[in-house]
Amino acid sequence: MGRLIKIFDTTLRDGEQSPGCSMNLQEKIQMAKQLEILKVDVIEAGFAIASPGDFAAVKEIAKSIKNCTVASLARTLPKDITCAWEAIQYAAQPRIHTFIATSDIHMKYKLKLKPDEVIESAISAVKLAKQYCADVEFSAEDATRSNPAFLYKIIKAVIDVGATVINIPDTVGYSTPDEIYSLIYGISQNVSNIHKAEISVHCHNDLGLAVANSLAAVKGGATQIECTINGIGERAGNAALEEIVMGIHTRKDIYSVDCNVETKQILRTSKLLSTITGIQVQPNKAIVGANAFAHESGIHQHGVMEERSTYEIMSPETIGLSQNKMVLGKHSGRHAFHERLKMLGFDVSKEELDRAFLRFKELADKKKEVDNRDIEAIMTKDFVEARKVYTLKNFVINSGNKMTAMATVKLAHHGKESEKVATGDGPVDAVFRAIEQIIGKKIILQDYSLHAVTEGKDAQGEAIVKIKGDQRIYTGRGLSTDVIEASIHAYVEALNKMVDDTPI
Ligand SMILES: CC(=O)SCCNC(=O)CCNC(=O)[C@H](O)C(C)(C)COP(=O)(O)OP(=O)(O)OC[C@H]1O[C@@H](n2cnc3c(N)ncnc32)[C@H](O)[C@@H]1OP(=O)(O)O
Ligand SMILES: CC(C)C(=O)C(=O)O
Repeated sequence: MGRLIKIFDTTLRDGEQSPGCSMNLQEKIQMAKQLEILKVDVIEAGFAIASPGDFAAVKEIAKSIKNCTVASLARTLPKDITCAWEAIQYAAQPRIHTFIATSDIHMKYKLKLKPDEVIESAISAVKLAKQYCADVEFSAEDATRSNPAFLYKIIKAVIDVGATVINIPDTVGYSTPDEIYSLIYGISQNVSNIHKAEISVHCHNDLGLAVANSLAAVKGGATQIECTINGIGERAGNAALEEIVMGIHTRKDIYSVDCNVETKQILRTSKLLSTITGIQVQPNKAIVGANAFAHESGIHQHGVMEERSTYEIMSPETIGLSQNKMVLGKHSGRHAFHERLKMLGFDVSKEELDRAFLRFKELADKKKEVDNRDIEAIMTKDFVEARKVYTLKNFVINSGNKMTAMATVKLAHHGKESEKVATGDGPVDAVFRAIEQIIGKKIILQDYSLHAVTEGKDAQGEAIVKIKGDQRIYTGRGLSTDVIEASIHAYVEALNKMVDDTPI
């Protein structure tokens, strides 16, 4: 087991600061309980003085969480610290988290305080917090844009009065991995009493470096990482908990550290947050995105089917996903298609596989994702197909709400092609009439139906046509993402059966 890194989750505080991510009391409690199941070390439940709602949420979470430290944020103002304590005093392991900005730009323009006044304010805040609570975290807001010598000074001062955790925030996501590594390492070497406190990092993602910076800080000596589920947070968000935890887990060879998080709860926690906030993660989001364990390309699918580690660096089960996903689409190959057929119970010969694969590729060219229902439809159609006496060459439709529908259809028949134009009561009627003219015979349409095989704009339509022959009814089935094309295929198939006299 390597050095233990504590995971400080701030989904309910900094995460909630993202526009659109506000949660009500019940939702916060539900989320906090899930974070406890996930086994984070610290839950920052809110900023108690921010509002009566925030105060109530911090208080209720403090009361209901038993196995994690529960923290409330507080400015260095006495009223904030007292309020934070009033909310978290019920926690099994309470922590007051106080902060003040240390960069020249924040001190001058925002706080309008001299550096010495900032140090004084920080010392008084930690002293007051210590009167309430043994565990006091101090954050030097905008630390990565602060003068390191000033940082060393304020850190030493707050540890002297009892701060137990020193947090180094990259408040505006400005740092880079090399830089934050040096900053943390510098603190560990230049603050004489640093051994009395833990070093923490809190990285924002403005340059997309929050996770990389957090991991670099661990290399530099940090033992606590502040992060949020799905990386939610101010502006571009905070470091994503799931990426940090799986980074540590997957690259033990580099980081040689461990954390207490129950990785199998990662996906459930991510989904709960999305459900509560209504904000879904993008499909290509690392670890928890819908595509994070999905493979569409034939070469990858084949590799994964032979040996998962060819294209997967983590197993889906580790994050609580039952299995990876083989998406069948236009980039998929025969191996994955055959595997899916077997899974669906189709035992096919080489020829049948070749034929079905051809049809699958035709469909995949038109449709983004071919799912099991599409395949069932392809296979059902494939095995009941009649001899192709007539085949569709092409068709054109001219239709609208203020005109009579007109169709031009061209069919091939015994090596010859014939084309007819017909009008009808709608485009389907017009194509059926054109076909009737081509074969030169009156066809009695017994039934016609159309339904979508799958959902979405690019769903396949399945048309079923029943026509009446002299003795029997002949059924044809047509599939296409174009419903008129599906209808023609169904009609022509029924015709072929009639000509072939293959009853269904
Ligand atoms: C980097 C971070 O994420 S910090 C946390 C940010 N989160 C939030 O701000 C969310 C919750 N915030 C709030 O609800 C409100 O801002 C409150 C309740 C905290 C304060 O509200 P208001 O009293 O109306 O002040 P307002 O937000 O407009 O301005 C902030 C004040 O705090 C001061 N301040 C800012 N940081 C600190 C600090 N760490 N310590 C002491 N004072 C601070 C500012 O100088 C300003 O003071 P002023 O009112 O004397 O000019
Ligand atoms: C208050 C601190 C920890 C913070 O959220 C930040 O600097 O981003």
